[in-house]
Amino acid sequence: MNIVITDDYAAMSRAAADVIASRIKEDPRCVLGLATGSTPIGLYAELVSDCNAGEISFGEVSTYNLDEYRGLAGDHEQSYRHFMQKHLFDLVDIDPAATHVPDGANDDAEAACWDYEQSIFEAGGIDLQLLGLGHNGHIGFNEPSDEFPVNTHLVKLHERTIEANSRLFDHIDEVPREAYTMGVGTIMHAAEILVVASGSDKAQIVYDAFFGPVTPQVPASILQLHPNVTVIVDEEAGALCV
Ligand SMILES: N[C@@H]1[C@@H](O)[C@H](O)[C@@H](COP(=O)(O)O)O[C@@H]1O
Repeated sequence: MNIVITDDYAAMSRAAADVIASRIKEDPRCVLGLATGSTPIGLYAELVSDCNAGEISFGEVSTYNLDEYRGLAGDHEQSYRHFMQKHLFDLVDIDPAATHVPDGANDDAEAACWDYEQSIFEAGGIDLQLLGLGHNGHIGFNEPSDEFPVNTHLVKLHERTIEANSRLFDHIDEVPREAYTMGVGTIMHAAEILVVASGSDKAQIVYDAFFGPVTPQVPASILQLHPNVTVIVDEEAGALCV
C-alpha cells in the first residue's frame, strides 16, 4: 500500500487526478470505478480541465459508480447519477451509454444488483476503482457489520451515514434509508484501487482503516489485503499516519 500525504485538498485532488489521467493515457479503453461524496469533487474538476485541454479523452472509457440511493431516479437532484452528470459526465467527451450507476429507480433489488454485477463482469472488471471513506469506514455504502458483503447488494444505511449525507438534502427525513452498493468483493476485484480522504474529521478513520486490524467493523480495512492500493490524503486527514 502506498500512502501519499499532500499539503492540502487542492494538491490531493491534483495527485489523485494524475493517477486516473495516467491510467486513461496508458489504456484509453479502461474501465473506471467512480465514487461520489464531497471528497472527489476537486479531482473530477481536474480531470475535466485535463480533458478540455486535450490531455486526456474519455471517448473510449467506461465507468461504473459504486452506489446509488434506492428510490431515487437518475434525474433526482440528490441521486448519485445526477451528481456524476453534474461533476463529470456532462463536462467531458464520455459516451453516455458507457456510464453506469446502479438503478435506484428499480425497486426489484435482486434484479438491480444482479444486472449491475453482471454488467461489470461483462465489461471485463474494473481497472481502477476510486474510493472515498465514510466516517465509520464505509466504502461505497458497505457499512460496518459482522461480515464483508461480497456482491452488489441492497443496504440499510446507518444513522450516522444518513446524518452525514443529510447536508445535501433540504431535510434529514428526505434522505433515503436504503441504497444499492457494489459489495466489498466487487471492490476488491478491481485491479487497482485509489482512496482519497480530506480534512481532520477523517484522520481517525484513515488511521483505523490502514493501520488498524482488518475487520468488517471497518469495511475499508480490507483494502490492506489488496495488492495495488494508493491512498492519497491531505495533511489533516493524514495527521495520525506520520
Ligand atoms: N456513499 C458515499 C461514499 O461512497 C463516500 O465515500 C462517502 C464519503 O463522502 P465524503 O467524501 O463526502 O466524505 O459518502 C457517501 O456515503
